[in-house]
Amino acid sequence: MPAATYSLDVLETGAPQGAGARIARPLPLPSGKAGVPQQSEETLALALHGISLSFGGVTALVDVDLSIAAGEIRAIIGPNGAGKSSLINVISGVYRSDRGHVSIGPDAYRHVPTERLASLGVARTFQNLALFKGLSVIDNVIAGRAHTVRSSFAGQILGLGRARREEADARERAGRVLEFLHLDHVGHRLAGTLPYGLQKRVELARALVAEPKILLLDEPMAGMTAGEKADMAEFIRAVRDRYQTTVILIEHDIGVVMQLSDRIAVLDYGRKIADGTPDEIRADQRVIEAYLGVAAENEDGEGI
Ligand SMILES: Nc1ncnc2c1ncn2[C@@H]1O[C@H](COP(=O)(O)OP(=O)(O)OP(=O)(O)O)[C@@H](O)[C@H]1O
Repeated sequence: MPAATYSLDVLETGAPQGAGARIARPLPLPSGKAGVPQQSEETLALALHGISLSFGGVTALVDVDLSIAAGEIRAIIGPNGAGKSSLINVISGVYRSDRGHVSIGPDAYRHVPTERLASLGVARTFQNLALFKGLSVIDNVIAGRAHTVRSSFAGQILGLGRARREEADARERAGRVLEFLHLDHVGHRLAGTLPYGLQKRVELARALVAEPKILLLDEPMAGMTAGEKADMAEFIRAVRDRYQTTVILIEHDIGVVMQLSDRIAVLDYGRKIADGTPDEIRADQRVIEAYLGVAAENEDGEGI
């Protein structure tokens, strides 16, 4: 059977694996340097330029370029070990690439300053749940406002004026986000007592309360039931529609990705092999080969 008759809609890759953590020092470039292309840069929320990354002898990313328009839902897909998590970790400054740079809005970075990520308008969720399980849902979400706190530590302990106002403001915003994501009825539950699907949604709430321009979602539907995935997809779309947030997500469930994304970039062995609309990706021979590991055949049955 020719490889082109396979459908990507039905494919799912295996379980994710952790990416480890190699924290590097920040090295921001001044805006407009490093040969950043100037054309149409204003309309881009984020761009990667020639990103390469390796770990010792292991190549994770090779010369990856990526342009993501403001307000778009962009999925990054690829087989296990293709480099998806590495890419998100370069975007969020957890990893420093060996080559290339990242543009966030008009500013270019050799290494994205991860400690300033929230103030750059970027929020992320993680492959594995990273909630404070012993805290209430609302307190977990309030933690997503930490970067906005200006009051002193002593002020917070003593509940002084500014600290009190900041706390009330964060609580109100968290309450609005919980309502938006249909989580208000569990706001006072301990996060660790919620079903897994709801905990993933609380993570989304915590990212969203930071009011990011760019939301990085690392496998937001991992481990969910089909119903929970459908709900999460609806919420992600609603976030984009309501807040005009640019969403970049890694997801293994290709069916969900095809439904949800405006565009999809495909990685294989660290290289970007395709980048297009769901229909373009569905019909792309290289993508089909990457997922199925089969050699394409021409009409004569010869390898191409
Ligand atoms: N911290 C690390 N140390 C060493 N090698 C790493 C590290 N992180 C990633 N790699 C390697 O880089 C390559 C890309 O891994 P990465 O986790 O980015 O792929 P992925 O597409 O996210 O995979 P998966 O779908 O399985 O999560 C793999 O060969 C992986 O083993």
